[in-house]
Amino acid sequence: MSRTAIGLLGGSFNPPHSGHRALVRHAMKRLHLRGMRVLVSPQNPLKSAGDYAPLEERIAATREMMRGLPNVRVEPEAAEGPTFAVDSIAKRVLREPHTDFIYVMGADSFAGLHRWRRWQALMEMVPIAVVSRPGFRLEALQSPAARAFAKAQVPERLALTLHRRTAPAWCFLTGLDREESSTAIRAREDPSKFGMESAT
Ligand SMILES: Nc1ncnc2c1ncn2[C@@H]1O[C@H](COP(=O)(O)OP(=O)(O)OP(=O)(O)O)[C@@H](O)[C@H]1O
Ligand SMILES: O=C(O)c1ccc[n+]([C@@H]2O[C@H](COP(=O)([O-])O)[C@@H](O)[C@H]2O)c1
Repeated sequence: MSRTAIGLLGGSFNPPHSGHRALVRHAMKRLHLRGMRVLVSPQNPLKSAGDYAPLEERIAATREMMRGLPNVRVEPEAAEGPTFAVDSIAKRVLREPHTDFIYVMGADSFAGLHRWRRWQALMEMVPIAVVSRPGFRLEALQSPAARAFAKAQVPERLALTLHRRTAPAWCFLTGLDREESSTAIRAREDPSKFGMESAT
């Protein structure tokens, strides 16, 4: 079977972890993607700027984390932040009108999608693959975005048809069960920032 679309995965990658690598591999396999662009955001508009490592450092670390994965490209989502997905995805879709794209995100991101700028327009722009993450299945499947676009949900058994659907179309992909998170890594690296200092 021929390969389908190019996946777009946005993120802070602050820092990247093996859960991100597993997410890319899972989405590529389940959607039969011919490539993945990993878009490193200078700044998530909903997160505090204070906690961020420099963009170039995060890009280099994300490239290292994705090393050896064929057809995976890591690039800045934009030169500077904050990045709004509706803009950064539109830019890529307009630049390559003949490419099928699928926007990929973890279940936690989909659960909060209704807080993103013009999120309905984003859902109407490209098909979206939502990938399972421990603790976020119900939150994602009962989220405002899931409810608003209930009719656009594609059953998981038809995931391979997602790329040729007209948006809005989204599909929940099960089977990834990775606990890693950047927050947990930052907390281990610098517990003082997270109120976890020992009293002694
Ligand atoms: N363990 C994981 N399982 C599934 N999806 C994940 C996982 N970790 C990150 N993602 C997804 O990857 C994308 C980028 O995630 P991000 O860089 O914010 O990592 P994070 O671990 O969620 O970071 P933080 O803890 O700082 O919020 C998001 O769509 C997120 O949902
Ligand atoms: O468009 C928005 O309003 C918006 C709000 C929060 C996050 N995002 C996107 O989500 C990605 C960063 O999310 P995160 O969870 O990895 O920090 C990045 O690619 C942003 O474009 C986008």
